[in-house]
Amino acid sequence: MTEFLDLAPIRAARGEMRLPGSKSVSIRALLLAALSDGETHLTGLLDSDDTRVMREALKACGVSLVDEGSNSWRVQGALQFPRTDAEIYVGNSGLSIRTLVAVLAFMNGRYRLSGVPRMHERPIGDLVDALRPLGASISYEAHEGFPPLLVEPAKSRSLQPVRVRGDASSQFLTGILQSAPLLARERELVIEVEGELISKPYIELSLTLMKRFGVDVQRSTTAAGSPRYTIAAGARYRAPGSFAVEGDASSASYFLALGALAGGPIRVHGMGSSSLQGDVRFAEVMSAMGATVTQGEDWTEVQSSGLAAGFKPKAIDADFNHIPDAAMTIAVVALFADGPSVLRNIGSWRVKETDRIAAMAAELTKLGATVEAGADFLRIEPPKVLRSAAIDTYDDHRMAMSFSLASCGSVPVRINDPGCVAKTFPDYFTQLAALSSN
Ligand SMILES: O=C(O)C1=C[C@@H](OP(=O)(O)O)[C@@H](O)[C@H](O)C1
Ligand SMILES: C=C(OP(=O)(O)O)C(=O)O
Repeated sequence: MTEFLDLAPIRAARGEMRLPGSKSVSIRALLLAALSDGETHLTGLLDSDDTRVMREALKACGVSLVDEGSNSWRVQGALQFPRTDAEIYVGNSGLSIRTLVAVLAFMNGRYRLSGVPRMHERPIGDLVDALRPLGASISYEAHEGFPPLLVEPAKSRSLQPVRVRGDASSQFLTGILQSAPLLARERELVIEVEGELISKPYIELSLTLMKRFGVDVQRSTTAAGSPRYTIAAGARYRAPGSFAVEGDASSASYFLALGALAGGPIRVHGMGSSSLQGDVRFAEVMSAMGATVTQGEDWTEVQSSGLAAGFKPKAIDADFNHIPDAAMTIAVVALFADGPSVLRNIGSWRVKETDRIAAMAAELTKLGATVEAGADFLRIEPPKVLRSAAIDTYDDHRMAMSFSLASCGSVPVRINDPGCVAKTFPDYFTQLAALSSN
């Protein structure tokens, strides 16, 4: 693997591209199809490290997945996974481990889940704490609250309602919601969120996909005003026949930002006004920063006069809790803004692929920005003069993709370990080069 990639300054960028399938939708759809009554034909699936670990995990549990080529897979569902003893490797896919554990806890088997060293530093205790009162038998193999985990057959399944914290990650609630039909066989299941819930649009996505697979979750609010979800007794997933995965809205953010910085127009296909993912709202941020955004149901386009012709994005100060992944792209666009920008309420960055607040601050500083990093915010003052730098990417795909946009300034940028983009977007740099001119 190449150890670094040198990016020459991008002077202009224009054209159209088709987005890879959404990671969040692909991973959910694979698991829900595996739990459904019947066979699902999934099309447009993302083929990347994160989706591969979910596919391999399901195969290890005996689920039949047939590759039909061109990112289409045929999945034979089973309410009970055929294999009840498996060793599962989850790489660094937070969504995969958190949603698998909640399901495997009730499969009456013995499963071991482990990942890369960073995965063993990413919290999972709030999910385990929510599952244990339901009878789940989950133990920590190394450190309390973190993978690797050993899942053994559940004991009793009675305590209700399920209470789950969602202030470190929304994926814990997604995990419990998706596993709910396994628990609501005889009586309804009630799930309540304790405390604050972050990254809310991902819960909407989970509920929408569950509905597509036949499980309609009723929503209400607790006396304390927290979200409550009720799954009817006997609810079960039913294969929808075929299911098409939409393009990845987080991956789209790099190309929309490219259109804003390098002039465009850049049009991305696969993501538009009908998208289910929360990160579609990144386009609003490009518009607030002064770019021109147009959108159809399935495409989005961004243009501006371009940095080379004097375009300066407007600085922004806003809460980005609803788009934590695409917000990393905004941090790099902020390098070129007409004043300091503040990204607020992004504390979850600290427990993702790397400590993204620390990593972002360190690398923006190398390019000449003045950065203040708080517990849950970043303040970015653009450099007086942008400096060329070698950017470390911390095995974080979004560090590599976001910082590639720094080459829209007039200096070359080196991206160390560019291969880390394989987590969600293996051919990112090829696509970037195809639209850019130096
Ligand atoms: O549910 C999902 O698909 C995701 C939820 C988010 O995580 P948090 O809920 O931990 O913020 C996001 O960062 C991640 O990439 C995907
Ligand atoms: C945080 C991310 O992924 P995950 O939590 O699924 O590992 C991401 O893709 O940016």
